[in-house]
Amino acid sequence: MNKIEFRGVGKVYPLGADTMTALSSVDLGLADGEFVTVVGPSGCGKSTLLGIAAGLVTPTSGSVTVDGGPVTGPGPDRGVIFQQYALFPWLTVRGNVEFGLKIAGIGKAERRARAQRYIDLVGLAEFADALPKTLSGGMRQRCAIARAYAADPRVLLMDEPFGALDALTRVRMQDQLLDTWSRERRTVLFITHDVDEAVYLGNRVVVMAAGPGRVQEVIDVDLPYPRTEQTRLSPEFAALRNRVWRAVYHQPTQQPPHQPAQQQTHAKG
Ligand SMILES: Nc1ncnc2c1ncn2[C@@H]1O[C@H](COP(=O)(O)OP(=O)(O)OP(=O)(O)O)[C@@H](O)[C@H]1O
Repeated sequence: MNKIEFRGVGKVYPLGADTMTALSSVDLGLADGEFVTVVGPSGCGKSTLLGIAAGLVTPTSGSVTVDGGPVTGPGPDRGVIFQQYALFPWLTVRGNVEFGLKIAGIGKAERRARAQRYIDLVGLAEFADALPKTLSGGMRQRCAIARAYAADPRVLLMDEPFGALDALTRVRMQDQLLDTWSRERRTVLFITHDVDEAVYLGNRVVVMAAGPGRVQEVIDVDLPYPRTEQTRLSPEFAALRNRVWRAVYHQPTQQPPHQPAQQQTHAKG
């Protein structure tokens, strides 16, 4: 049985007097421990898909199950990480990481130990008593990730988590995420705009198309883990990146931003 299963999932939003089909009949299964990335043009329904798995958005058709049980709302089995860090500004790093555990009724000693483990894991030990406003964007996002991990969900749903970071921090965060994933093997659904990021992280890349939002193609990424800088520089990586790029931008309703118009003229001639 798949860990997460989308079956015929559709979402229609009301739009004034009209409607907008954000997702149409998505079928997708994630096996336990998989790292699946999702790319696609803006507005193809990526966030809607993740929101449905998180239980934050109700589908208008079809269903999503986790471990065979229908998703009817948010739950502790699924950790959600968004691009905005959403930390409590008045709590320290430790306070933020412990917060959910406290709400869940976990005793102080265990709470402290669990929080410390994940603060260490994301490399924030020296900053455990710091307030978010004193941290860089990358550190705040690592704090948000530690908080999600500490709650110990078997599923991580990540929506552009590194989208606001500078390039170098982003690469570091990707490596750290893969390192943790390879040790703990949670099931990850990871949304990104970045084709390189999608290929580097995922064992499969789901390419979505817009109008209406749907799964266009699912591409296996048969690059071995652990992935390193060598992976990024390898011809196999380049080939996969090109394949995903073509799948994203050669969609019928999309054109790559740089595609010269005369290419079509040449084709005709
Ligand atoms: N609450 C809403 N009400 C109406 N329309 C919505 C709502 N949320 C999303 N949409 C529309 O549904 C479509 C899919 O949105 P969604 O945010 O899921 O796409 P996306 O692929 O994540 O986009 P992006 O990459 O730009 O974040 C878009 O056209 C969007 O305008």
